[in-house]
Amino acid sequence: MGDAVEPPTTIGLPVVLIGPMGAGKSRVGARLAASVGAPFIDTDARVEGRYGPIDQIFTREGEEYFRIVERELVAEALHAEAVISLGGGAVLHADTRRDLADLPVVWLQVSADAVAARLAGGNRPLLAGGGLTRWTAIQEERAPVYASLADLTIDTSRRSVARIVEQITEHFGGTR
Ligand SMILES: Nc1ncnc2c1ncn2[C@@H]1O[C@H](COP(=O)(O)OP(=O)(O)OP(=O)(O)O)[C@@H](O)[C@H]1O
Ligand SMILES: O=C(O)C1=C[C@@H](O)[C@@H](O)[C@H](O)C1
Ligand SMILES: [Mg+2]
Repeated sequence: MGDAVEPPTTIGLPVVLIGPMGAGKSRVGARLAASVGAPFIDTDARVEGRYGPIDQIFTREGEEYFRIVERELVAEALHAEAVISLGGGAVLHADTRRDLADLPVVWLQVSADAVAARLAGGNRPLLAGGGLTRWTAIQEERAPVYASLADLTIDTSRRSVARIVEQITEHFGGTR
């Protein structure tokens, strides 16, 4: 017998990743996309590509304006056959919640303890001056919304990115 060869895995697309800041949406999304050979869209990156750095949008135009431009990019992204990582607050928009009701959605969770190290050095305007206390308040406020949209929930606190990717692929995918 030769070495066992893993069959390539595939998943139905799109798959959408949601969850709070630092949960791993960007990192897991990129790895998942590479693993199944799908395009990867990070809506924060799309916003920055079109409108510039997110922290500057918050400073200059405010959060309300950011949510409007974010929605525009999210609406575009959700039409793609891709792995799509949404900004942490994208689910605050009612139209986005409506769109997500019909799509496969993964909620990446993370505990406050685990996220502390992950948030270090980041550029997250909503946490400016508030840090982990603010993160916890935002996460608690949004948890019911994330829960209402999720088809699969994964606590990333003590899981490797590779294992999270495997779990998503097992849940939504198959072999070809
Ligand atoms: N499962 C994991 N285990 C350990 N570290 C992780 C894990 N997932 C992500 N990280 C790290 O945590 C940090 C935040 O991850 P990432 O940027 O993917 O989060 P995010 O959900 O996209 O956050 P945001 O909403 O702010 O964009 C990064 O440094 C990333 O490498
Ligand atoms: O949780 C949020 O509201 C945010 C998360 C990030 O992904 C960015 O979209 C932005 O910093 C706002
Ligand atoms: Mg991200």
